[in-house]
Amino acid sequence: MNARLPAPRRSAIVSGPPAAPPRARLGRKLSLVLETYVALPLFALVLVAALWTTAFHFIDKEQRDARQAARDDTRELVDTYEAQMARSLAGIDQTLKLLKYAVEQDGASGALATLRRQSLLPPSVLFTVAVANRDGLVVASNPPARPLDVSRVTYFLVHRAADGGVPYVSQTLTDRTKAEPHLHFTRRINDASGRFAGVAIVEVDPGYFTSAYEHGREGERGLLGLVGADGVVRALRVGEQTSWGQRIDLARLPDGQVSLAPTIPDGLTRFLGVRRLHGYGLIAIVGLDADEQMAGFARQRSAWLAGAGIGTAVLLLVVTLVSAWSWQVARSRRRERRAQETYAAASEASVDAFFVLRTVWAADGTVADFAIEATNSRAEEMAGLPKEAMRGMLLCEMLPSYRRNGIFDAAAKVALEGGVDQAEWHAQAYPMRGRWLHRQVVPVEGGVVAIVRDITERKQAEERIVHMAHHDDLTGLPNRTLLRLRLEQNIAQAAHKGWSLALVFVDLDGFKLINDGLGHNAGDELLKVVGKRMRACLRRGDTLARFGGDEFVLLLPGVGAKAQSLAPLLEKLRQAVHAPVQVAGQSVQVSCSMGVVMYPRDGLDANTLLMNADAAMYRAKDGGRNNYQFYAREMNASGEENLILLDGLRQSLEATLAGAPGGGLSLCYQPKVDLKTGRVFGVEALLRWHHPEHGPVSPQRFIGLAEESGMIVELGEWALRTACRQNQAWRAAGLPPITVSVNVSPRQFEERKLVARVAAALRDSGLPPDALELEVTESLIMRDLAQSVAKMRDLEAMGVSLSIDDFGTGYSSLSALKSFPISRLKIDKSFVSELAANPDDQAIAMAVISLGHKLHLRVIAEGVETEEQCAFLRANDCDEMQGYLFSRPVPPARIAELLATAQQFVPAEVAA
Ligand SMILES: Nc1nc2c(ncn2[C@@H]2O[C@H](COP(=O)(O)O[C@H]3[C@@H](O)[C@H](n4cnc5c(=O)[nH]c(N)nc54)O[C@@H]3COP(=O)(O)O)[C@@H](O)[C@H]2O)c(=O)[nH]1
Repeated sequence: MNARLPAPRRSAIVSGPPAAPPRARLGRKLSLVLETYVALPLFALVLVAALWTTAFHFIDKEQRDARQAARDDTRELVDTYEAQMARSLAGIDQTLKLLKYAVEQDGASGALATLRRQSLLPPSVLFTVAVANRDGLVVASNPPARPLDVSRVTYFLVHRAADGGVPYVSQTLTDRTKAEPHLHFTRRINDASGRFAGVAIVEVDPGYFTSAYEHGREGERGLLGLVGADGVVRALRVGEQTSWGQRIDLARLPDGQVSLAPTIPDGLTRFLGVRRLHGYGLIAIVGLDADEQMAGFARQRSAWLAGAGIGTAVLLLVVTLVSAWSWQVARSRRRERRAQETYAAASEASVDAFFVLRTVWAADGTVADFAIEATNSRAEEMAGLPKEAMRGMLLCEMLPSYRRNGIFDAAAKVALEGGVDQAEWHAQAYPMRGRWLHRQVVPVEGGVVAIVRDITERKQAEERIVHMAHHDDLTGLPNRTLLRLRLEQNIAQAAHKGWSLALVFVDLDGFKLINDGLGHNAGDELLKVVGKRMRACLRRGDTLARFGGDEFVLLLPGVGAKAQSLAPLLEKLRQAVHAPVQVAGQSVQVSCSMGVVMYPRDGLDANTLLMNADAAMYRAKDGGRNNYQFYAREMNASGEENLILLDGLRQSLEATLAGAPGGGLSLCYQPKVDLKTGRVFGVEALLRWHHPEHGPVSPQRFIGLAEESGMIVELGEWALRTACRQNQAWRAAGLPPITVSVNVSPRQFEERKLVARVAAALRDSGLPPDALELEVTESLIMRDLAQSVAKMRDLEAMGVSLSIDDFGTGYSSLSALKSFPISRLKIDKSFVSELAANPDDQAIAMAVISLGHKLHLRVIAEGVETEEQCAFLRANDCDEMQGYLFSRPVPPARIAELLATAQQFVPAEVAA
């Protein structure tokens, strides 16, 4: 089979080495560390660390740069402020000096005018220029102001107290004279003699010293101001707010450096630059708000942090996703590996052979072959090759027969279309040749896996079971079930082709005697031998089945339509069965009765054919046995006939028992002659039945039916009672006393109450027990020897004598015979009939006579019809005779006549 691509997607090939050794497991653990889902997060951590290190590095650098820039700005601003203040203070001091000079020259009242004239007065908007005399009265002022006493003001007191030669700078304050804040720059005025003459005063708004504040440079929260050497703030501006009067610890102010520290007035951290204004006792301070100065850096830092954070987040996200994916992949790989290891271990321990086969594609997309990828130990045994040798081999090169027997095609179909192929086959290739194998082929990624199991034992067991279900245990021949199957098959075939077939029903004659007499083992042996012999007569296609018991059926297909053409075969079968058989150390002989039917003539289905063959077989039995009968339509009536006959017999028995006249049943009596005296010494009672419609019915027929139906028990009891009454009647009539023999059938004998019934018959008739003899057959006794002998002893104890009927046809052993409480042996008439001509029968008769005498028994021959027979028997010391030669069975009146006339059947000279 070649089919086209593409092959469907399938699960991964499950193959692999057995469980890994410890070193390999260690290596696997190490490689686990290198797995992406472990290594990648580690690498990511390093990256994140590097990223954040870099970010912090740059943040730190920029912070340092920003701080440095702020420091530089602060330094520059404070330098500038210092220069401005130095100029402003110098200007104020210049005014003080001019004023002092003018006062000293022109007196307090003209000083201001002089200065005004010379345009040396500062603008009055900014500065108030005044002069206080030595008494502390402000005597001149620009702009003019009402007289004011400053004699108690600090600067007045300071100057009056000493001439320091330096200006004095007051604290910023508000007072009675002026609600706005202001501060005073003052210088001592001396008179010509150098004594204190008053104070030159310049009053300044503190805002003047902070007017240099620029938002563009100092920002919104920058700081600019002057502090006195006493630590008290003279003027301080932050943003738009100007304040004064705060006290600060001068020791904590940086000395020439820019510091970063919390500052007044609000505690904000600022870069702070300080410059001492020499000569005035003032300190210029400039502060830049740290937050404002570092705002750019802060933004930069935020950008860095955001960048690093985003970078980290993105990295972590990517790493998480990749790691998760990698973990999934690794997990499924691990599972797969574990599955492989488990599979490998399991397959090694399995009784099945595993072949992992990779598909080898042809250029046209068909499956060209399969390459063996992996196998287990069992596969080695099955293939007869080591694993290493098989690995890589092409399947059809290793096993070319697979291309022909369909295995390759089935596997290719699985490889192409998926599904599962399962089948059993009888292996032809070494080393599994002759064994039954089962395969299961399943698709896997890249190929197929074939699992092969040796199912020979199971197959054999199944075959055994099938054989047992269809064959007879004992003979090994087909049984009833198989026969029916074959019959139905053959009928179907014959119907289809227009052929004929024959069915022969075979029943062994006399088998029961052997089986009962010699035991079941002997019976079994006989069946086996007979079965073999019949089988040997048949063709190959014929069937010989054991139908049950001693019944066999032959199925002969493909025969001619004419039944008579079977005659030679049937005769051959008859002879084969009739030939003597050695069983249980004895030579025994059976015959067979065969009924033959033809399909389609005698029936169209199995049931009809079997039924009709059975009917034909019974007809053969009725016809004297040891023969065959072809089926005729009218034979089927016999079943119904038997029922009708049986019904008639019952009615006759009931009528006879009821004493109705013409009941139909009667007894006739056949004389038995003593050869010594030539006279009748006894009679055998024989049943007769006159059917109201059909007339006389043969005892062979109705006694057999009565035996089968169980009616024989009642019938036999009637015969026994009638015979006893009759004999007693003869005696009562004064006739010479004789014995009467009554036949006892197997069912009668086995009946529990036999002895009681006999006793009752004797008692009721008044016949002495020694005038009654019961005739039983050998086979009847042998059915259950112990019980039979016990019953016979009971009868013997009662005084009733027993004789063995049909002696010679059964198989009593000598030892058993010795134990029988009998008085007479009766040679069967089948040996007597050919006595004159058949040396075998002569030998048997002589042997029976001799045996009987040795056992001290009387020997009687029955069926004596001719003088020759009589002469032979007499010559061989037979004691008694019975047969047509002397008399047929006759009515009781005739016996009475014979007894009355004392007829001598054997001439006196002959009789001893
Ligand atoms: N259980 C009972 N069985 C009975 C009884 N009555 C008869 N039988 C059995 O029936 C079988 C057939 O009997 P029958 O047809 O009566 O045949 C007997 C004789 O008529 C016949 N016989 C006698 N002499 C000759 C002879 O010279 N030639 C010849 N061809 N036949 C002859 O033999 C039969 C007696 O046989 P056996 O009993 O073995 O002595 C038969 O088996 C009877 O036993 C009954 O009441 N009960």
